[in-house]
Amino acid sequence: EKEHTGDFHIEEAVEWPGLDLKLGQVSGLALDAENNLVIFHRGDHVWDENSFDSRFVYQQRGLGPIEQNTILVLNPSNAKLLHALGKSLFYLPHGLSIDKNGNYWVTDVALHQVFKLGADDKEPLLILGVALQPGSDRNHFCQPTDVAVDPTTGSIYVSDGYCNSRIIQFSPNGLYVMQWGEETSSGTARPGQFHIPHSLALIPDFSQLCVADRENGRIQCFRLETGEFVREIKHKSFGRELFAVSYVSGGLLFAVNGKPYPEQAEPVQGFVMNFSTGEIIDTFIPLRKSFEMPHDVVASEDKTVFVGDVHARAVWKFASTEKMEHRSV
Ligand SMILES: O=C(N[C@@H](O)C(=O)O)c1ccccc1
Repeated sequence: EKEHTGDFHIEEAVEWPGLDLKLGQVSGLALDAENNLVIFHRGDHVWDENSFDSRFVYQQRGLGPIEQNTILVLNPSNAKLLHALGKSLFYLPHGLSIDKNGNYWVTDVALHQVFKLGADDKEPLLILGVALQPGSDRNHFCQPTDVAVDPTTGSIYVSDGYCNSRIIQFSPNGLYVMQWGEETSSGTARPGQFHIPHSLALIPDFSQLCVADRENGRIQCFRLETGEFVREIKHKSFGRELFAVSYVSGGLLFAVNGKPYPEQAEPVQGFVMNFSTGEIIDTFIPLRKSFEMPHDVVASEDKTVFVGDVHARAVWKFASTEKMEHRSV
């Protein structure tokens, strides 16, 4: 009788054929209501040092929008393409989330906008921000990174962004409600200060919004209703940068960090944490190929995890070995 000590390990599902998909830079991942994997990628566009001027204005408008479908819906077991949408709309895709009604919510850092798309690939249902115009008032974003919708209230939360340091809440129909956050002052980063709020995880069970505070290498969590700081989750093993955070109901928090400077010790890896205690219960890296710039992570209730990498242009699948062990009786 093999004892199951209940220790939790995830490892790459090496039978997942999604590692050789011809993708552009993979910026966002989400799971839809059927647990299909949804990928937001940049097709033939890339974000590099020539993409923006010093005032964060996108420089490659002449390229036109990405002609490929930027939103791909895949079977989570065999990576077969089920649907594709989002062509001729975006310039530099970034964040992706799916609301409880199956709408896709995305951000575009070149357009400085947030889009709500119905699953039918018709006209966008809602657009926030002013195309190609960076800014920091109620109607402008600056390279917005992610969006999350509260399944209970329909409130919309936007992490804004590379060139702002705030979280903005909008009403379900897109009216500005409130914002919180400020730039990290020199020296130690205080609660509520950000240096690239890069990814959002909405935690309905605890009525909290957690933010990957990328360049501060930490996760900060806030009250959904008030934006009040609740706590920080930070570990030495995160290293310098924490890129993405994702929550799966049942209490597990997933994250991916950034590549360290050569001389630094902390490797680029995925983390599984107990949301309540903040403690790390497992870490993971691929068996095939290696993480280069893991940019988003998403997990389903059966502890299947997907990681998308914006430089490797790859999506890995991980599964909990608990499930993979064969029970001997
Ligand atoms: O962080 C960067 N990019 C990634 O996050 C991404 O979303 O591609 C970046 C920074 C400087 C220049 C060019 C790209």
